Formats: sequence, C-alpha cells, structure tokens
Amino acid sequence: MIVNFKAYREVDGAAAVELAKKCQQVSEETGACIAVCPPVVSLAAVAAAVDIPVLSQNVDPRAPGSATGWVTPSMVRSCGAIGTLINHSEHKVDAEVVGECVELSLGCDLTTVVCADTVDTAVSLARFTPDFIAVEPPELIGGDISVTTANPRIVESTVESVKDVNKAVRVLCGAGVKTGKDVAAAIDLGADGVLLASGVVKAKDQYAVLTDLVSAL
Ligand SMILES: O=C(CO)COP(=O)(O)O
Repeated sequence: MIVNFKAYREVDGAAAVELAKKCQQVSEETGACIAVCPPVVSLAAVAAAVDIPVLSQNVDPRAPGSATGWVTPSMVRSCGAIGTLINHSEHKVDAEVVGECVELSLGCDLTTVVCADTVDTAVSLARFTPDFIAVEPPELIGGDISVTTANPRIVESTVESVKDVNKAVRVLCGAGVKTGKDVAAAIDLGADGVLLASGVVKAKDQYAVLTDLVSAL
C-alpha cells in the first residue's frame, strides 16, 4: 500500500514526518507493507525518520548538473528515497518522458511506479518495464467511491492487459480507496496493492484509518 501525501496542507512541514511515523507504526504492528510518498521538499526528513519505503511523488528527466529546479532521480535516491511515482494524473508527462524517467530512475536504483488513467495508457506504458503500473481513473480521485466499486472492470482489465504485455510489471489501483473492504476488493480483482491519498491524509484519526485499510490483507 502506497500512501501518497500529495500537497495537502495536512502534511505541510513536520506533519509529513508525523504521518510517515504513523504509517511505520501500523506497518510494524500488522506486517503490512506500507510505503509513503511525501512532498519532495520533505523527502529527506521523512526518509531519515522512518525505515519503511519512501517514494518521491515525481522525478524529472534530468541527470545531475545544470538543471535548476528539476528533481533528478539521483537527488531523490541520495535523499534516502527508494522509489518514485511517475506520471501521476496530477503531474502528467508525455509517454516519451515517462520512458526517460523510468530509465534514469532504474539507473539510480529507484523503484518506479508509473501511473495511468486508462487501460490503454497502462498497456502502452508497460513497455517501459516500470516495477509497477498504478491505474487510477481521474474522475474518481479524491472521491468517496472506490475504483473497486465504481469501476472494478478497469482494475481487472489493467491487470490482465498489462500481464499480457509485460509479466514483469506489477499492478496497483487507486482512486477513492478508503477502507479495508476496498483494499480487499482490489486484491480480489488481481491488483498487487493500492495507491491512495485523501482517505488517510485527510482523516481525523489517521492511525485508525491506516489500521482498517490493512486489516483485510
Ligand atoms: O491519486 C491518488 C493516489 O495517488 C488517489 O487519491 P485518493 O485516494 O484521494 O482518491
């Protein structure tokens, strides 16, 4: 389970570290694999504070050097992060840029999670052999109805189609995932895990929600 902190106010500054620690606590108590995806400005602080996997929300297709303001895979790795999202619905890039980012990230030993908004996009991006494809219908992101309820077929189809194209790529799903029941449904539909955000980040009791989310695993 990857918890994307996005750029919510709830994770500004030290709050990103606090939420990452709650994720670590639940991971330790339950044995569930929980990774966190803090804002890039908090990557180093979060990676120093927890032992669970830390991922960047983005990398740019740039090598170290004269690249003012760009987020290089190399700097993400040296912060202590072990992976990165690429092409999130809220940070889309062209397919060729996805390919460059995957290649540069693999060269820096970063796990790659490439996001796709449709089955066709997922299949097309699987050719770059990221470690994971995460399918998330944009219209369901941030909502209260899980993709596993609103559009279970997109999860099943992505799993089937991506495996047909490239068996090495694992599939996550996300959008509206908020409960342990949603996570169980994702696994039943063939997904290897989930990518989620608001259900945890905006929860009054983040610890309780995290515990419920992993309860069905
Ligand atoms: O975009 C997402 C995770 O990257 C999904 O967000 P929500 O869990 O808020 O729907």
